[in-house]
Amino acid sequence: MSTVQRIKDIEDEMARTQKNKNTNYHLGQLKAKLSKYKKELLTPSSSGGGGPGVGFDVAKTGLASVGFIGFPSVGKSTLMSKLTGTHSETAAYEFTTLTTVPGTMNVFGAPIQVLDLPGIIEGAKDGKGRGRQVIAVSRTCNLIFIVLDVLKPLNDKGVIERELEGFGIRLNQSPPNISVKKKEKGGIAITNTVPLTKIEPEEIKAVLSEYKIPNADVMIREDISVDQLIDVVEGNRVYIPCIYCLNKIDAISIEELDLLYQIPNSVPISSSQWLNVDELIDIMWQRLQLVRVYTRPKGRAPDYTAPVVLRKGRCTVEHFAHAIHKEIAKQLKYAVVWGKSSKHPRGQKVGLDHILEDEDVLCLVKH
Ligand SMILES: Nc1nc2c(ncn2[C@@H]2O[C@H](COP(=O)(O)OP(=O)(O)OP(=O)(O)O)[C@@H](O)[C@H]2O)c(=O)[nH]1
Ligand SMILES: [K+]
Ligand SMILES: [Mg+2]
Repeated sequence: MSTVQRIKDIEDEMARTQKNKNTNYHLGQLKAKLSKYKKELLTPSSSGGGGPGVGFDVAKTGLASVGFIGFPSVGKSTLMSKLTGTHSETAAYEFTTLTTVPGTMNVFGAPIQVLDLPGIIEGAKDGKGRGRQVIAVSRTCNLIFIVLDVLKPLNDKGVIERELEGFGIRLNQSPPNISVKKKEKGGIAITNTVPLTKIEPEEIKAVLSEYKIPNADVMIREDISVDQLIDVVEGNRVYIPCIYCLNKIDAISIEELDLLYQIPNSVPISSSQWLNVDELIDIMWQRLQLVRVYTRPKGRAPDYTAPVVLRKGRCTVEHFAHAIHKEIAKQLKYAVVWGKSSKHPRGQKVGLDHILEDEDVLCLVKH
């Protein structure tokens, strides 16, 4: 039996099975099996076309990268060309772009790599078109733009999300707050710090048993689903922020535009007419979680022309000092910070472990 057929059989069985106390274990098992077969499908083999799941060869440059995903002719290349000034062929026919076209965009002083990708179609993750390579590249990005054409049905959005999800990409989600510690004996011990409304203990046991984990301490700190548990057990998921770019708004009415605004994480734009692109850039900056810090030499005005750009989670005074020169942290007596992270408007004296925020101004004082 082919893997595709096995997946279909499991899906049929799940649809037939009513969820109740007696079937929880069985359903948990089925979900875990389904996830395993889907993974098999993604592992390159002689089946399915489109080549193995390796990405196009693109050298990563800049501080972060943004990948453009979408169906053909939604306007990915038009947007990328205008944002970066790099030429990427655009045309009215589908599949104009056939490989990854990298460009660099300067966002508030930070070089950001933008990757224009070929259009994908339904079934991409299973090897249709160049889908696998496209999705493999997007797995490595710090941010994904799903570009949608407002003139086309919005169920395209669901199709693309499922393609990415099937490849282990989780959009706009955080890693589930669960830990599964395997042990030698004692069976499955479940501890939860919040009530669980979406998963039963029997389902947890079934999933772990399916993954050959008979003994483990399971610590759950949020109201997770069975799928989230499987994500943790599988362990190869990537969690990437995503912005839905609703393109070609120049071609629709204001009333239609109002409806579109209700899609979470979306930004309506027109890439050809350059409408609302500034808002897109602002939101892009927020979602990249980068932190600009301006240097202020002692006794002088801050230099606002060239910020030191750090990543959230790696943005202490020490990280800042390292970004300038690796010796500086050793010579540092203290620093003075102005801005969001400062307790006082006139500046706060801080040490190496102080966490900086976007647009702070910093003065380093050496011994
Ligand atoms: N009305 C309108 N047309 C647009 C807009 N952006 C792009 N287009 C048109 O849409 C068509 C496709 O644009 P491309 O940029 O080639 O689209 P793509 O998504 O890169 O397409 P593939 O590379 O084939 O996947 C072209 O005819 C563009 O001129 C827009 O904002 N408004
Ligand atoms: K096109
Ligand atoms: Mg293109």
